[in-house]
Amino acid sequence: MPADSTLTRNFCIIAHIDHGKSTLADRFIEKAKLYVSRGPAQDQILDTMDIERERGITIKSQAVTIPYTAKDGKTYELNLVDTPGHVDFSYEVSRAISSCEGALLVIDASQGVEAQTLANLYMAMEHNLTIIPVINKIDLPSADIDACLHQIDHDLGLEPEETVLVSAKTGAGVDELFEAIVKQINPPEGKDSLPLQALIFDSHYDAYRGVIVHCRVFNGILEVGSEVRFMHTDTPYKVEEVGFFQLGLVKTDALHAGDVGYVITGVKTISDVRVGDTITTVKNAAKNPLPGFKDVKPVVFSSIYPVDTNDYEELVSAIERLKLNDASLIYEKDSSAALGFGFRCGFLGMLHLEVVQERIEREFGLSIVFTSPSVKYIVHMKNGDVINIDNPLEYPDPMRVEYAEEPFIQANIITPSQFVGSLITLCMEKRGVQVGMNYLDEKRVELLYEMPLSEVLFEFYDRMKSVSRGYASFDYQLIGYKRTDLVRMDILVNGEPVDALSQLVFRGSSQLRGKQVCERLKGEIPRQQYKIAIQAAIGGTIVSRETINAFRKDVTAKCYGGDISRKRKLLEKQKEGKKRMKMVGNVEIPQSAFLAVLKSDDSSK
Ligand SMILES: Nc1nc2c(ncn2[C@@H]2O[C@H](COP(=O)(O)OP(=O)(O)OP(=O)(O)O)[C@@H](O)[C@H]2O)c(=O)[nH]1
Repeated sequence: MPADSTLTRNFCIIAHIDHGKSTLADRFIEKAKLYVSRGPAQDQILDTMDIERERGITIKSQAVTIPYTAKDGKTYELNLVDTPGHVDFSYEVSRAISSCEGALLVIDASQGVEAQTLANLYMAMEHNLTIIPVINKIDLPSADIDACLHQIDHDLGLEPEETVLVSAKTGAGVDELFEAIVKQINPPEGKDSLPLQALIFDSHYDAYRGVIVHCRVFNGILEVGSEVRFMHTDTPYKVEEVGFFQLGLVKTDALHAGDVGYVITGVKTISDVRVGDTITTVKNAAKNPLPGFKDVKPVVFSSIYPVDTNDYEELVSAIERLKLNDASLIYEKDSSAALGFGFRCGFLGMLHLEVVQERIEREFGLSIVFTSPSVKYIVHMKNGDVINIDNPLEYPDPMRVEYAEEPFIQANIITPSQFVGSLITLCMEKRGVQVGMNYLDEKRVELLYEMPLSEVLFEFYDRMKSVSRGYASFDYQLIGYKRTDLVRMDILVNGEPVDALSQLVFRGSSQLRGKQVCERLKGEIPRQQYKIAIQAAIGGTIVSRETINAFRKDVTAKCYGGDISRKRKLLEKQKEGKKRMKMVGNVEIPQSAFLAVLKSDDSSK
């Protein structure tokens, strides 16, 4: 690594989801000859986790150092930080951004500027980064470079002349982009002689090495053997190893001011490391931590239960293992009359919840049931107490409640103008209040809405995509709590309340929600030997009811007793199907029914 920090460039790539960040990062690494291409169809190098690959999204930020010999003959150290693109992970994006001096703002040539392009741009501007606009996917026949240049000028207020045109797929324009990075982005400032201030922007768990902390040194030197302290958690550690990321960890003696690299200390678990925290030395400590630290709080809560109660111990170990690599997942033990023992978990958003669900099912081979996700409500009691509730089962007796508040967001939707009408209808249906509407140009409109977070969690994104034929894009931020009118809706199956299906809902939507849930459940619960009644109840009042008639499917009837092995196979298959069922009282409820309830507000569409 160059001892001379004038040869260092720290930058990140920011973009709307799917505009090509990861592909571009791969191209960089490949160009830098660190990586020999394994062909265009290969998975991206920076996205390591299976699920990321499958869903094509980047979840964890990862850093990599690329040596690059520029046209001026000097070899620069380009520190690239790969950032996640989804709203659930926006705090990680903000920390990654603040460890850089520059950002490449990637825009898909066929899509143009979208909601997260703007949100990411604002974040980069807040941190005073040099922004290089990059138009990607210029190889596509549908690429409209002129329209993108117009948007860069008009919507983003950036210089169209400074824009670099690339195809991350073919590699076209990538050399020009390297040159632009070297020329336009400033080298890091910072001084080795000042007290140590290193920003933690990520961490991961390695089974052999323990917790590996990703950091950017702003001032001072982070040296092997020194005693350091994490300023917000206020814990001392001894530095065991430091180094750089080069598709692997490359050891060195010390990280200097301006460097991006990793540090290994005696940290046992990821939860002891807070993204955004500052590392300083115990002796000659920095007076102040670096700004911008935020404790990330989960906003969506749901309980997880094993479908087969005998799998509980396995679920315990799965959750503990997941937590090793995911500090934002929080959990505590929970139990349900219907579902047995499980965990109450907190997530950063619905995408985070889905990722956890998939990982448990895929990596640990467990069948699990999630209960209806809920936000955190603040309940003001008549006796003056104020309590936080994220579990519908803990909602107090309505007679004792003065009023409740729920979290609201500001949503920022960018859409071609022909879909404005249907999007406004959708937002109103979701209790949205319009706070702004801007024409970005002749064709595109930005809609700003304040909406309850709970309404956005379930299917809003899918509905938005379907009414705009995939063209609208969306970003949101939490703006605080507002007063609401809540009721608890219980679901009864053959007269027995299924606690895992209870939900807190807005009074005005409760009748409709009750009807939808009952209809959904009717569609999901198979007929059984007796009649099944499904009811939605608010307080003591039944607001909706559906009935499933009795019936038993004899899967072996067709086999005439002839081929015994075929008969056995069919029975085994039926047994497999049953494994994914949950007994509630005397009724078998399939796992899919629990999930279907989450999607309840879409059934009438
Ligand atoms: N034709 C073409 N396709 C590209 C180009 N760059 C990326 N893609 C494709 O666009 C899709 C999205 O690319 P990614 O690199 O995964 O996008 P990303 O922005 O990293 O997405 P997230 O990680 O989900 O935020 C993939 O199918 C890529 O193969 C390009 O220059 N040309």
